[in-house]
Amino acid sequence: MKLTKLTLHRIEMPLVSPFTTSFSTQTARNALLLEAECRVDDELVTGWGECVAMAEPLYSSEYLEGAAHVIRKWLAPRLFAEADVTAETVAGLLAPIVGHRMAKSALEMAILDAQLRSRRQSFAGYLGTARKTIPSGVSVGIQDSVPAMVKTVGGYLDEGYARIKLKIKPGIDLEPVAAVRREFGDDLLLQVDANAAYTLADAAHLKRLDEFNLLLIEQPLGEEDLRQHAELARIMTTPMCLDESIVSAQTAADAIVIGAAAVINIKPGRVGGYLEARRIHDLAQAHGVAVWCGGMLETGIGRAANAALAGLPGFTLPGDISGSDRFYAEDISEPIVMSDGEVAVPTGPGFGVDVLPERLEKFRIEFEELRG
Ligand SMILES: CSCC[C@@H](NC(=O)CCC(=O)O)C(=O)O
Ligand SMILES: [Mg+2]
Repeated sequence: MKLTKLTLHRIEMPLVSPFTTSFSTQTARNALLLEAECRVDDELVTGWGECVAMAEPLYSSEYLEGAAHVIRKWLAPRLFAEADVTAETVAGLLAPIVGHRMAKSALEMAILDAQLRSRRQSFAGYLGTARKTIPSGVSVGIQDSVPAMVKTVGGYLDEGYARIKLKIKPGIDLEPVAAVRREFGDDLLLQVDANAAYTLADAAHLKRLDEFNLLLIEQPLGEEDLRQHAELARIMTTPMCLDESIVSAQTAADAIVIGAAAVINIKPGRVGGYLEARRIHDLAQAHGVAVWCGGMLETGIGRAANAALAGLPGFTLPGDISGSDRFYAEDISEPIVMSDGEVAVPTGPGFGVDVLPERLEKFRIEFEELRG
């Protein structure tokens, strides 16, 4: 395919409720959508990609304006220069540019969507995803009080979510977890995510979470604390899960070998794309390590692509692929719907969802067109 035009759309979508983690409170999702127009023989086809970088570099070093800049100045020109670009060659073409995995992922995603649409192939078909639905978990932000947390969890369980993930941070951890366990019983699939808020000095405190029979504890320590996570994993009985630390198949292999990750949260944007995400899935499966699909408050585009990825056999734990309405009253596409704790794996060409022009108009702040 020949990339003929790349449009960067800056959008802002209000959240239905504030989302508080150990490092930020979000009330809106600022996102960067890429629209790639490609020529395949004499046909023009369009593919969409979503950059999951946040507006501020608080989850990782990438941030929205920086991603737009590196795409405009350093990444897109390398793809425009190619007479025949494919999803499978994007990562290699962009490899000389160091880092910027979320920006690279969005580009690969847009090329992949266009490529699949030109072949009238679904992403699930491309991956070989056999499942028709995947279990849908929900990430619950830090609430104003423990009773508010219990009420919020109850609401999501009433909606039918298959698994609850609680955000925690120092001072807001044992009490809400104990209250949720007490209220909803031992059978509730429950896990926690600290977003790197603790250090190894907190090991004795974190070990007290072992009494709550959690599925896993996600990224308690820093992104670069691989050895420290392995040390903490030897102290705790709760399975250690990494998110921010796993930026590639290579770091996944390192984490598995040193015992820092018994479980891996796979986020395609964080690791540079869906193809690298599949490689991490395959690697983890070869080591008997469970994976699940994380979330970055994606719009329907990323949510749909994640649902197909999460249908692969190694995704044995419910992911953070909630319905669109968990975050958005209106999505940029037809909403991804959670029903009875499951989300359907899209079957249409490409990622199987279309950006609705009226929604793009409504949420778009600005756009710019790049040509080769
Ligand atoms: C702004 S926080 C985004 C990263 C966070 N994501 C979630 O908690 C899930 C969000 C979602 O359901 O999309 C994580 O560390 O796993
Ligand atoms: Mg996380």
